[in-house]
Amino acid sequence: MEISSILQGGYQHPLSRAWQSRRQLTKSMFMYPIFITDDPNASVEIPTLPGQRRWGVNRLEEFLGPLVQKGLASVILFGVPFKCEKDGRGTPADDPSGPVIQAIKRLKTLFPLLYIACDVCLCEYTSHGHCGLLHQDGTINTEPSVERLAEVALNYALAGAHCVAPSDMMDGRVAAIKRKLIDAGLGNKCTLMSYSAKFASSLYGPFRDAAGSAPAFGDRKCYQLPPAAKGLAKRAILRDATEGADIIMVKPALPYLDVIADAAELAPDHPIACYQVSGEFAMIHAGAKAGVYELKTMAFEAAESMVRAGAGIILSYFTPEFLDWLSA
Ligand SMILES: NCC(=O)CCC(=O)O
Ligand SMILES: [Zn+2]
Ligand SMILES: [Zn+2]
Repeated sequence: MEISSILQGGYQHPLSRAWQSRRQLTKSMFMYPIFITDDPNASVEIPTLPGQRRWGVNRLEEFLGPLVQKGLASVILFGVPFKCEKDGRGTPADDPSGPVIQAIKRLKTLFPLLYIACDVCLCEYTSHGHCGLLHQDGTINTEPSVERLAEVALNYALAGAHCVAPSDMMDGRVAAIKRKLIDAGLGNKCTLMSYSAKFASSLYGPFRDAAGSAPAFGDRKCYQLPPAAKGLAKRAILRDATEGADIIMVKPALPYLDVIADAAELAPDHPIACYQVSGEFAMIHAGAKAGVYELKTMAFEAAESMVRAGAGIILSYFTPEFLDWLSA
């Protein structure tokens, strides 16, 4: 047979290998999820999430200062309250003296250039641990849930968050949040990143440990997507884009690369984000520990696959490592 091309000519040299990627990983693609607790002096290890801690606001400078020095561009905040009184509507979520609002304000002063996103959900703050308000029978009561989520998002934006990211998966919350931001004059000051395709995954376990957000009864299968639901995911992506989402997110990432690719195709003019969730992170660590692969090589392979699928933003607990790896 006549040889018409030698593909291997394109990957003999490291540089010719680098040129094969359509987009290269950069530091600014990484958004670091951080856990803020209500003891202002806390720095407490999270056993299920290697290297991650719950931090108090007074410790944010020592925690993030060195990372900002290395090029950390953005963080997403999760509040982990222990001292507060949780109730049916998640009142502590936007308590002005609570950890998230305090952290936004502190970070804005400490690191004026750092992009601050806030996860918007109620599960860390409700007595029942669900992401919305419930009917008597324990099912989600959508309308007041959406209203409450929009109120929380607005209060984060008023405190100075650059981005609010609803992860609750209630129908209609993107439109409601966008409306609230616009009515308050913050439409051009705060980005709305929607967890558009958030699947009911087995990979959130370590996060629920870290954030104390496991539901007291039942599960979240009625408002998160079934893992095999490609059609629902596409509809949710289109719906959120239409409702005014500025960034579309897919979560988890690695088992849902096809959905990332769908999002890039359905919303070609939106930045696409993906969340490499706690279980993915823990799995990569566990595999490396068991000698299945080398940690750094696998972390690169996973992140590059996400970018290849179409993501431009990766929420990852590996962010601090990538700031080093991408400097070398
Ligand atoms: N809204 C955040 C989650 O539900 C979980 C993320 C993770 O497992 O890292
Ligand atoms: Zn939630
Ligand atoms: Zn969540």
